[in-house]
Amino acid sequence: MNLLAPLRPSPARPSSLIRSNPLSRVSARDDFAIEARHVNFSVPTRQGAPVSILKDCSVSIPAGQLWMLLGPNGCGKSTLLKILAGLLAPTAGKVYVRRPRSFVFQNPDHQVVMPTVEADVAFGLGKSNLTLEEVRSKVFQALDAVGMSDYMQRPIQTLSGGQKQRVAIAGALAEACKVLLLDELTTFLDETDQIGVIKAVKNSLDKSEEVTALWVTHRLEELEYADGAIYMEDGKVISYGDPARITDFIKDKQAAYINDINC
Ligand SMILES: Nc1ncnc2c1ncn2[C@@H]1O[C@H](COP(=O)(O)OP(=O)(O)OP(=O)(O)O)[C@@H](O)[C@H]1O
Repeated sequence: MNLLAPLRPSPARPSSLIRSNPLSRVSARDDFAIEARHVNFSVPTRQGAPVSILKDCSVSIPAGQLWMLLGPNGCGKSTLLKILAGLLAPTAGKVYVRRPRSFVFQNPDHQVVMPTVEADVAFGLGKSNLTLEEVRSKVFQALDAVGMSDYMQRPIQTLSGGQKQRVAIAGALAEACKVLLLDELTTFLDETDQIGVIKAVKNSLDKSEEVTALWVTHRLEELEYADGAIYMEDGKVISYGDPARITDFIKDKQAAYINDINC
């Protein structure tokens, strides 16, 4: 079995928003919303030799799909996500991500800052030349996509963690975000909020074929919602493609690990 074989991309969709990343250019293909080619990332140390965190990572994620990124603690998932978000520059390699793109943090309190739900989702539209009615309409549509349109006037501090995550996602959608980069959103959520956030992301992708999402998670059961998955270990992409295949791959690894411990 070729574990590195990627999925075939979905049929090409028009992209009006292709722009290159000034940090690291790669020619864009319309059918992929996210591409990383031979990406390396290392950090300098006081001792001299830099520490290598990402090693020759390559992935291609078709537009309009929800992909999940998994791997053990410290394997480099968040670092890769930050590079795709433009928050870090790769040491080597090329990156292409459709714009606008948005990074949603694990802790929504770092991102959801306005007093009410409506004000928070409208926040990013402040610099646009939209009328008040147009802003309200965009805010409503974005909240509707994540199942929160009944919460427009709710004070932020009355929301659960999962509801705040959905407001953060709505903020990105209101700004016509084409790529959502989601960093372990469900780690601190109970099961109801966890499913609510995943369904909100799926629904927002279904409502707009142009939105693509990459979701970092530790929870294998979330793969059932994914169109594709990436498994990393020790800074490397070990396998990517069909979520069922990746699930089996990880389960086999876990079984082998438990077997080793018991021997
Ligand atoms: N600025 C930095 N300086 C030194 N090491 C770093 C730096 N940033 C990340 N690392 C190291 O790089 C490795 C990958 O970190 P990263 O946060 O990307 O992993 P992760 O897979 O997201 O982990 P987790 O699942 O625990 O969130 C870790 O060993 C981390 O300690």
